[in-house]
Amino acid sequence: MDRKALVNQIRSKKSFLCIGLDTDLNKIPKHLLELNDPVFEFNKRIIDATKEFCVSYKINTAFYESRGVKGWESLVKTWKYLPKDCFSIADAKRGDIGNTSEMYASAFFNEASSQMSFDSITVAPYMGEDSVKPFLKFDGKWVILLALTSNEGSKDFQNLKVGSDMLFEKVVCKANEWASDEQLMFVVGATRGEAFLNIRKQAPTNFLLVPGVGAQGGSLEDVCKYGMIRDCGLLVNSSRAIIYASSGLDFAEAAAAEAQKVQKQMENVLQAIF
Ligand SMILES: O=c1ccn([C@@H]2O[C@H](COP(=O)(O)O)[C@@H](O)[C@H]2O)c(=O)[nH]1
Repeated sequence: MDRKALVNQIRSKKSFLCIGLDTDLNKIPKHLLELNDPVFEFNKRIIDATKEFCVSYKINTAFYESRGVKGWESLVKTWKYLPKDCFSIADAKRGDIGNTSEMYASAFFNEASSQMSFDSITVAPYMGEDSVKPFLKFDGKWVILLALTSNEGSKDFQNLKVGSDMLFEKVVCKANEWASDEQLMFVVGATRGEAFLNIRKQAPTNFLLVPGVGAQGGSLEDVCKYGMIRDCGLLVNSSRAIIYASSGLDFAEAAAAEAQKVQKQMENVLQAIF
């Protein structure tokens, strides 16, 4: 999906919500466990119930990879089930020497070889240009580079001063030399509200994928205040707060209600730009 199509989706759905399918067998409603592929059945019902309120789904591959072959099957089935008008994110956090990154890119972008072709993948930047470039060779696909993450440990390296900048600012600035804002996004945690001003200095036009609202307590208001640009430029992710809104028979309805609540807040903010 290109930037224009993504922005059109945001405009027409009045939402920049990305729902995270961090689907954990230990957390899904017990009655689903009797089914053949409980993870896929859960995802299917969550997607059906929430798709009108969001523009993107993010599949955190760790939750699938941890279950071996069965998990990979649930992953492929879920990718195939994603609505085609929603921007798909493989939250795989990859990156390695060039020829290995080529294989990772093929795993998530090349449908002929892996049966999946996500719109985007999250990539860790610290092995540098040759570890990121193989993902950028796929036309129309996006790299979402980790910049300033939402966890406590982000301070350990990302906030270190390098000359007059912080390391994450250097990462953003350098990466913007490798690709345009039609192919490159950055992850910035919602828990880092004040840092959006700095990020926007280095990445004035890039879309940002923002995890950390909901279960991690980040402020959607601050994210919008400091991070929103003319065509929105934000995909705000929430996973657990939406998909585990209820563990009962009403889990899909509860997820829809939660997603709609966030969408309504987003609709209010979007009035300022659309
Ligand atoms: O800095 C980061 C990068 C990625 N994530 C991922 O986003 C979701 C957040 O889930 P919640 O349940 O809404 O907290 C999850 O998949 C993380 O791995 C992040 O949180 N922070």
